[in-house]
Amino acid sequence: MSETYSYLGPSGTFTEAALAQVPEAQGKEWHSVNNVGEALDDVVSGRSVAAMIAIENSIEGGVSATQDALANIPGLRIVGEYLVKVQFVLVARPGTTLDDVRVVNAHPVAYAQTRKWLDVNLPAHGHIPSTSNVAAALSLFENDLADAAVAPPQIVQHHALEVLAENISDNANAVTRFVLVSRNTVLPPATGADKTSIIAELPDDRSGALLELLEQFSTRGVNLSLLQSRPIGDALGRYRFVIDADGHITDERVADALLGVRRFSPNIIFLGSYPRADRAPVEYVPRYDNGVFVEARDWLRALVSGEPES
Ligand SMILES: O=C(O)C(=O)Cc1ccccc1
Repeated sequence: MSETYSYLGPSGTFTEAALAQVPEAQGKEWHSVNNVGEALDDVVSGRSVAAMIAIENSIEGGVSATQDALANIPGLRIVGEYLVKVQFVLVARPGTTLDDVRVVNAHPVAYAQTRKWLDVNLPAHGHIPSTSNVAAALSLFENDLADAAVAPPQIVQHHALEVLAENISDNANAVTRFVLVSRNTVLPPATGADKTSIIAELPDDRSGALLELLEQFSTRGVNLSLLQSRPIGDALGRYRFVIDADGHITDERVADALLGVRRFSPNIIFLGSYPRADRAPVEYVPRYDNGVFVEARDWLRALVSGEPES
């Protein structure tokens, strides 16, 4: 079977740029899909070995469709993390001027990131959402519902569109974080610069439950880089928490923190341990070193087995 990788297309999206960073995906078949659900379906059904999906934007925050899909579809694992700088231009069919623009087609996350520019420069515009940044631009050839589209700058190299305005992002440093998701698989080995992602629910009707969840990490010296609540969906006021912790599940302090969460949470999903995109080594204080946990465990085992205390 040839290895296929799924990504949000069509060709030219930021998601494709993220997949281009994956060495093992080069020279393999890439399957363009219309949304995160389709991408993950490909992985679950075995059609693809992995899918690249956007999980967080530095301006818009977590991509809720992705976080909810990862919480609801069992057996998925994040195996890698990739960052892509995102910039946008406003494009239109040739001959259009900014004054002609009444309706703008844009992916919702792209729209949220260009909202200030659009409100200042096109105060009366309407918005049609698209499935991706490239789909927004291509819609201009398919129908005349929109007069312009928010798209990646490279779009004009491949399609006969005109740029009406450049650099329309509200924040020039916007970055999107993508993850490569695969089926339950062998863990990527620890590199010293890893991240562990979980989703955990809190026990009901317990004051301080969120604090207790966070304590599992703080008392083992594990730093968190993401904590986001998402509604579970079965009743108002019930949330699950998406957590990224510094370190790998084979690091003793991370393993111990996960055991703590497992004992306490009615539902914990392990999403994976994988190398950080920035390859920055995880920092922690020496009292949480692997050896400290191992020594304490050996001490306990010795006590239980009746060996003399060392
Ligand atoms: O990958 C793309 O180009 C997308 O359409 C998804 C997206 C939207 C906004 C910022 C980054 C990725």
